[in-house]
Amino acid sequence: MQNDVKLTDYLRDRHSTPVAQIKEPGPSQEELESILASSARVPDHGKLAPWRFIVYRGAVRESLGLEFLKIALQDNPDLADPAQEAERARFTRAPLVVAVVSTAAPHAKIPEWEQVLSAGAVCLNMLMAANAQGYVANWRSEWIAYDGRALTILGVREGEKVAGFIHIGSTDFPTPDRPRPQLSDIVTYAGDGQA
Ligand SMILES: Cc1cc2nc3c(=O)[nH]c(=O)nc-3n(C[C@H](O)[C@H](O)[C@H](O)COP(=O)(O)O)c2cc1C
Repeated sequence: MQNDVKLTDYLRDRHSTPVAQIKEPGPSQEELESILASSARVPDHGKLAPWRFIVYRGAVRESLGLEFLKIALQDNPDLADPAQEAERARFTRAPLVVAVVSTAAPHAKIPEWEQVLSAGAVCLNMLMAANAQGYVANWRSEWIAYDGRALTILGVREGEKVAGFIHIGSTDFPTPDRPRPQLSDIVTYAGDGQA
């Protein structure tokens, strides 16, 4: 992906790449650390850093896929072959998957909702930080973000939630943009609307 565009042009056109279109190569260790450090630079009321990252790369993605398949078969022993393959391949579609884990918890001053929002900001930042390093990315949740058995094997602790599994890699697929909301449908000017 081109990474020498002006920030205004980038923000005007920013979009994700479908996971099915993401392939090797993924970021190097140095690039990954830059992506993670940039991702953590988000508004964070109270400076609680109510999020953490789990990086899945290399062979662990395949063993996790087998675990996802085991769980899926527990729930549906008749799972069709293509669906079984989809479970196995869940984390091998992209060279790198990062879980953005929300550690939001009740706090004397900072509403939990605001801590959760900060984790969402981390996810979008990670999409953009990956783009800045020349990679493409996609923010997914899928059933594994909501299944206690999957969360345990993924290393997510009791009380934590997955804000997103950010899939990062490269592509040669020119992703068409998707429809975007019209400003007139989402913006209200309070009062008489005068600047
Ligand atoms: C919290 C969250 C979870 C998502 N989970 C999925 C998912 O499980 N499967 C899916 O197909 N898309 C999912 N998406 C949508 C993809 O990220 C989609 O590619 C994205 O909306 C594209 O928008 P963009 O081009 O503006 O980045 C999710 C989006 C968000 C914000």
